[in-house]
Amino acid sequence: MSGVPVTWSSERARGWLRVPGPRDDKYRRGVLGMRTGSARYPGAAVLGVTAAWRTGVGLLRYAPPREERLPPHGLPSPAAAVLAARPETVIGAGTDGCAAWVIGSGTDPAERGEAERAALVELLGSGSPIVVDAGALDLVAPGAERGADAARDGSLGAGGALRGPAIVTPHAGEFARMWDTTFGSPLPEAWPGRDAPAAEPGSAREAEAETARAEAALRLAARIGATVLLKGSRTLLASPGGTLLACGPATPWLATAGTGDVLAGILGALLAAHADAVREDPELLAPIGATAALLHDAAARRASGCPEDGSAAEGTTAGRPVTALDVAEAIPHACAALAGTAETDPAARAAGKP
Ligand SMILES: NC(=O)C1=CN([C@@H]2O[C@H](COP(=O)(O)OP(=O)(O)OC[C@H]3O[C@@H](n4cnc5c(N)ncnc54)[C@H](OP(=O)(O)O)[C@@H]3O)[C@@H](O)[C@H]2O)[C@@H](O)CC1
Ligand SMILES: Nc1ncnc2c1ncn2[C@@H]1O[C@H](COP(=O)(O)OP(=O)(O)O)[C@@H](O)[C@H]1O
Repeated sequence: MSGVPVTWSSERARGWLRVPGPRDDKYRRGVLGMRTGSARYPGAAVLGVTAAWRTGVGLLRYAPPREERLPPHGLPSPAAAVLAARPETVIGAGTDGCAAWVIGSGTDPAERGEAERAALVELLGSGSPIVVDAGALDLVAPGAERGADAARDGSLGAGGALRGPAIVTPHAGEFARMWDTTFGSPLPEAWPGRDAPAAEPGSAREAEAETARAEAALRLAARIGATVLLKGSRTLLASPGGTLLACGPATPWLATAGTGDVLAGILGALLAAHADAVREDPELLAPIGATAALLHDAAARRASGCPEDGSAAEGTTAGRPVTALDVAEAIPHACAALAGTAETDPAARAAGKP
């Protein structure tokens, strides 16, 4: 497997943004289902749903988690929080009628009950294109030993409960957990550890670390049968068929809580718009994932007032702090600029307005 990725660009991304035409309706534009958030993390559901709407879905169904636990501190349930933030959302979906799904953001497998696990396994086995994030990642990397046993009796392959086209979205820590449960061996030696001193940009050590990330992502993708979107300053896309794409470095202002939930929403919306094509050819999940990462960074740059041409690389001081919700709110204008359907307004951007 080659560890040299194709760098994703605005020109390549543009074709994946679906601009509606006069014959479209809300169903044709793509119906997305989201089963995200929990009593502990209702905010993650709001962030993902907001991002998906802002990316341009036709209809969004939110399936509330099946939880025994009541939200602590008098907090609203995830469904109540979603509805308060985005009243256009249809609450209480079954698994029918959605072109694609997002699961796992804002959930913790340690707190997941049997009913919720069964609902997630049903979605993973439904054959629908699916984004698997955060607390659902264990269901597609269920453990090498368990996977092997279950593969023998035909109940579970190396990709766990997975039956349809899937893209998993781990950060480095989640990737390390998936690697461990899938292969039961340590990550490659050149893998960039959190405690190691940062490699100089452009140095041989940085190149070696990037190659290690890419090769590991390709190996995991091939093993679990799902495209891997490995998050970080540079986000990598690795498909089971060997496609390898890279985005970034993204603006470092993106390194803030909840931006991963926003990315999952963007990705879900793009997936719903291209669900039929992805069912035909799951390798398309790599360019769709790369487009989501590029749009995510473009929205963050717009929200933080830093240049959108990629010149605010790691280590520079361009831009200003953003929150995950700021990033979600900036998506429509980043989308229009990327699709070429709107003139960018540098003066407004410099003032931090979308
Ligand atoms: N508003 C909300 O509702 C929000 C809800 N959220 C939800 O919270 C849930 C938990 O997600 P999470 O990512 O915070 O925790 P978790 O999965 O335990 O991993 C953390 C451990 O992994 C490691 N680690 C290594 N590299 C790393 C890296 N690059 N980035 C991060 N971690 C890295 C590191 O371990 P260390 O290396 O320090 O030993 C670290 O301690 C999830 O469902 C998410 O959706 C959030 O989105 C926030 C907003
Ligand atoms: N140093 C960085 N520079 C640019 N982007 C980053 C950096 N670190 C993380 N990111 C991006 O921020 C997002 C964080 O996602 P994640 O770790 O899942 O956060 P959360 O779980 O809080 O939503 C990802 O899209 C990741 O690519």
